[in-house]
Amino acid sequence: MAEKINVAVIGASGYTGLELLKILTVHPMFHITYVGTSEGGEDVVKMHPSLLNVAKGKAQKSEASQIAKVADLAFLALPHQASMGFAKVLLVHGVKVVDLSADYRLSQEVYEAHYCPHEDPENIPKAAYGLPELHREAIKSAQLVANPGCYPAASLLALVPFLPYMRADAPVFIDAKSGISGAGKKPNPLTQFVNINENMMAYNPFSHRHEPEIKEQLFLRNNQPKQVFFVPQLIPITRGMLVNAYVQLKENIDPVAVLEAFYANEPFVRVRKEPVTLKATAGSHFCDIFAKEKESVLFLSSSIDNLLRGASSQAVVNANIMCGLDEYMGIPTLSYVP
Ligand SMILES: NC(=O)C1=CN([C@@H]2O[C@H](COP(=O)(O)OP(=O)(O)OC[C@H]3O[C@@H](n4cnc5c(N)ncnc54)[C@H](OP(=O)(O)O)[C@@H]3O)[C@@H](O)[C@H]2O)C=CC1
Ligand SMILES: CC(=O)N[C@@H](CCC(=O)OP(=O)(O)O)C(=O)O
Repeated sequence: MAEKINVAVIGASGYTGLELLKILTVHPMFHITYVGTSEGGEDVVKMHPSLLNVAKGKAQKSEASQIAKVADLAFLALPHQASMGFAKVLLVHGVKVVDLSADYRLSQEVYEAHYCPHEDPENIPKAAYGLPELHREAIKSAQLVANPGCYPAASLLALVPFLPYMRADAPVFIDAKSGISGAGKKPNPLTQFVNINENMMAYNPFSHRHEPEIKEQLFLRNNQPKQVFFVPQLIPITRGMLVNAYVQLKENIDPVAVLEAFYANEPFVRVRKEPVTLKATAGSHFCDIFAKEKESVLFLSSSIDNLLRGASSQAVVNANIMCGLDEYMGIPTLSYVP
């Protein structure tokens, strides 16, 4: 049997960190050798009581040089800006990196316009954008993969197949809804129970940092600028993401046939004949897409689990590809239904 590949999970105390621990603990070929948090010293089970009798050991204070001694690949489940400090050092030591933050997803110019000054611009052009259905070949040979944002993952998988049919002068409107785990474990006024229970609201309309990520990826696909108007909303569920997009087409098309042809060899994109639901994908790596056309207007509806296809299972798929393993080894397929 082939030797296992040693991996590190940095930011293991967070929501996507927990999902990584869950997937990697039962993964046939990855072996967790380093669990990193900000301060270190926490018992993994104390940090995540759901892992009792499943995982053990203590977290360590995350230090790139120490990680490089024990891991061939590191998952960075860290806030943006924190990730780049780790990635920069790990790459010098020859460690493969899958970064779940936004630090390497965008060009330096767009990143700095929407986030903060970049401390590792040299590595930005070396990063592959981690959506294998669109960038598989680049991921295979990359040492650094920028995992997509959750909203962009769901949006791009629905929109990209239709780029050749879109009216060049018409904008794309994206209306997206996310479960509260999308905001990470740190409480904020928007995500407090009394605010979000039996409630929902838009936030950062037309100014969310995922709008430029979607725009840039659409542009890279066909070299044509596309106007994108993106409105995210918070809904009172723990996990799940529903993205509805409205697109003007050049002509009448059969959108289901377009999707079926585009994703014919992609087992983790399911083309649905009925509008998609959150529950059918929550707990799994699937992205479900529904499409309907009327009078050259296209309605797209896409559903993913924000913590899995939107973050951690996507990160493990990328790691599988980077390590030459079967792309879908150890990836969750069963949703939490009912
Ligand atoms: N939640 C989601 O649905 C998605 C998240 N992402 C991205 O994934 C990343 C992680 O998100 P998420 O898990 O939700 O966030 P959380 O806030 O839940 O977790 C982030 C973790 O990072 C740790 N951390 C922060 N700074 C450092 C540091 N300098 N060294 C080591 N650990 C550190 C914190 O640990 P400690 O407690 O030790 O301080 C915290 O537990 C973010 O970049 C996020 O944008 C991407 C797609 C979807
Ligand atoms: C519900 C919620 O708050 N969602 C987050 C996006 C999810 C995420 O973590 O995206 P990045 O990987 O780009 O940081 C937000 O709107 O900022």
